Amino acid sequence: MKQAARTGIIIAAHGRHYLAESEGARLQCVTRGKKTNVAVGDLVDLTLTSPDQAVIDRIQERKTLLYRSDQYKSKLLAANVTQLFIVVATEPGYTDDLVSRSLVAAEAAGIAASLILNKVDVTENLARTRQRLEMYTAMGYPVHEVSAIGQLEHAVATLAPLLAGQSTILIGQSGMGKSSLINLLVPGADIATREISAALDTGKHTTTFTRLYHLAGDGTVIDSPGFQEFGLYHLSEGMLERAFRDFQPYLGGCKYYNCRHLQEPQCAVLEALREGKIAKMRHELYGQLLHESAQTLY
Ligand SMILES: Nc1nc2c(ncn2[C@@H]2O[C@H](COP(=O)(O)OP(=O)(O)OP(=O)(O)O)[C@@H](O)[C@H]2O)c(=O)[nH]1
Ligand SMILES: [Zn+2]
Repeated sequence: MKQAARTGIIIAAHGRHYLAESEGARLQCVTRGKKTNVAVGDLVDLTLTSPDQAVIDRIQERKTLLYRSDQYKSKLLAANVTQLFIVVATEPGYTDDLVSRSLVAAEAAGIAASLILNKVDVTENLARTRQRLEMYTAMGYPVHEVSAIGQLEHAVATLAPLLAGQSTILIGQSGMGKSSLINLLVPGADIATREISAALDTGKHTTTFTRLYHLAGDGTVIDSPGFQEFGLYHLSEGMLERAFRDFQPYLGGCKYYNCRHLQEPQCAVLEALREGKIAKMRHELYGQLLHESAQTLY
């Protein structure tokens, strides 16, 4: 039998099992060897092994790659996305640590980032949450307010234009309403998810894998499982300081060209911190990330 070569896009990943879309068909895919370096959103060269199965021969060059990492391993979140939406909510509470880590990852990967404040119909914490989010608005990150349950049309009218023509990944802590938003934006997403889940043989764990949906117009949306931690072990010191958007106006203003902005004299970043132009939480996170990257594995 002559094997057919073709290209596809990875629409779901679960462990070493991948699902690709190619020429209108869904194909269960495996990698050659033990490779697990394929991400949702990857464009891949495939060899068909049966009408609905294929082997991934090659990953095409990526425009972007968003990932987390610790000293042991990397976790690829998505390839070729143009923007990141971080979903937060009035309740349950979100942590600035995870939001900021996500923003740093996006900056380092050259991906635009915005925040989506969901559940604005829950008015109890609304004022306080808005106040907390001002930190990000001040850095230039857009914050869009929606309610996936209370104001469906408004939510779609707000988000659909932002998604058009883009490849967007939604991330957020569990319970922020990410799935509710996806279901609003992608009619039939829950059915598609069940089909993908069946194809990947993940049983009932429908929310434990990353998947890509096509939007009605031009554009794709990637939904990823909620997460508790976001390691950025892969970022070097130089990458880290540049990935803090609020540091950028001050970089180059320090006395020492190799300033690490931790305790050096005449450090422009520390000066901005003292003046309240950089939030204490952000500088602490920067120090923590430097510390984490310095952990070497023996
Ligand atoms: N009041 C209110 N509740 C919402 C809204 N959006 C989602 N919820 C509720 O919040 C809970 C969590 O929503 P999900 O969409 O499952 O959240 P998720 O972020 O996908 O959570 P995981 O699946 O755990 O990752 C559900 O009970 C939703 O009904 C909203 O705009 N307002
Ligand atoms: Zn400095």
